[in-house]
Amino acid sequence: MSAPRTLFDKLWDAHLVKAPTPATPGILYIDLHLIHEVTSPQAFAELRARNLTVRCPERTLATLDHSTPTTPFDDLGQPVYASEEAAAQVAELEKNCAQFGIRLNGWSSDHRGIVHVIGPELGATRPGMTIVCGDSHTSTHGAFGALAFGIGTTEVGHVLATQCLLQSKPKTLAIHVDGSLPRGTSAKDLVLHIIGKIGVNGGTGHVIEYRGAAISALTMEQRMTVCNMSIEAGARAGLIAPDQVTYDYLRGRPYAPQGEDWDKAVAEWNALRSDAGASYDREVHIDASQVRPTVTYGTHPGMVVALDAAVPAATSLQDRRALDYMRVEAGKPLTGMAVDVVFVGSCTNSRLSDLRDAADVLRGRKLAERVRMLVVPGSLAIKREAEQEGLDQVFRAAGAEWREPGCSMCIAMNGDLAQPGQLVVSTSNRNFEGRQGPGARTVLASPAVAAASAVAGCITDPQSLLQEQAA
Ligand SMILES: CC(C)[C@H](C(=O)O)[C@@H](O)C(=O)O
Ligand code: SF4
Repeated sequence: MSAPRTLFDKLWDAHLVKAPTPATPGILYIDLHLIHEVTSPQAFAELRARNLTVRCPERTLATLDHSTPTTPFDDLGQPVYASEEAAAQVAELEKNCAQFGIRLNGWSSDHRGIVHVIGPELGATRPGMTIVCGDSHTSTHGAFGALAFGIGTTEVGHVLATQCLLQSKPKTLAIHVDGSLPRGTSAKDLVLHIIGKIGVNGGTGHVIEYRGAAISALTMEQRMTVCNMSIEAGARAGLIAPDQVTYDYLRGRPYAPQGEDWDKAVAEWNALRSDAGASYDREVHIDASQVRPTVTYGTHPGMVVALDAAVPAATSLQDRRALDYMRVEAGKPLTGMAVDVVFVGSCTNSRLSDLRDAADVLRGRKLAERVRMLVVPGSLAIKREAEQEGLDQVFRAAGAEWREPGCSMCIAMNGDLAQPGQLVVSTSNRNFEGRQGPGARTVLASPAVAAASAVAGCITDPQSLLQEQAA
């Protein structure tokens, strides 16, 4: 009998065209190559310069997300670009896709949206695949039991030309999340808690497999939130073994197999789990019952604190600098800190359930006077579903802006940015200095905490808002 293998081993072995040697990386076959307008132009330019074609256009899927404005269209129904560069980048991807025969979810598509939202939504992301994209949050797709990771622009060119990628074999890290998440906590709180425990380099060189009862209990949207932020713990990728939750999500989606092919696929996917006795390079145990509503207080996603706990004292020069930048005082909790802007969106938390979580807090309430709130759905499909449920009305009635899909304020694109010194409570994944605008300060949070903070005008636990009302 062959030795027990982890889920990662199975995915790796199944796609290895050539095994790595001590001197050379391995060659991996790539099942799905996602592309967007920011990291693809040079790769296509390289193809043209070398007179190469795209090896598998049918395994390549493009979308517009980073450079597309999320403001309303003009009177002629056209997008209003924030800059000529943004418009040119979009035009370039449109041209490249047309020339090389690649499917593009462009302006006229019903499935336009953030690349890590539309892949799963279309059923293009499926268990057992290798998926790459010139984008670090490609780890999101690992929630389906796919080996998915970000690559650089040069590699985008390699994959376009060959459908293969040079890769050295990463190590494996099992994160067992035992028990169950307490009421009032979310997948975002869980992943912030995990990064707080293992640190921003805790996953470096590893592919994380999230396991355990608390992970099995998550919906697909919640699993995506967790895998999305694997990269913020330094990991190469995040993985969750597929199960009935995965199949229920995928069934009937546009690119999912149909009929007999579906049954065959599910039978194959059922084998995609780590064998009993398989060994990982490292293992970490997390007790889900310890997770509380959690936010970041510093300038990287590992500087996290529970809302009801005090910000820890700085132990390094770097930490002190982060506290100064954030204007945060050690020894006190973050609750009560004044908020200027709230952003609900990004590939971490812009799916329907995230919008519902935010709307549940906002329903019948108004934003605090000085707070600006942007709600940016992850895709056009999500926008439409949310509108069907009347969520847009909840946001608008509260005083929030309801936008077109895109990356938006996650990365301060297209004029969606905060002013110097402003404090943003954001459902995105990165809180680096200036990420949401020069001098802007970012507190990463769940959609519920973000919405509660918008209502209170200061960082707030949604539970305290609800209790206030009950009292
Ligand atoms: C623009 C892109 C290269 C970048 C990434 O790789 O992650 C962006 O999506 C981000 O979130 O910072
Ligand atoms: S939403 Fe943010 S993190 Fe996600 S791909 Fe866009 S810019 Fe990157």
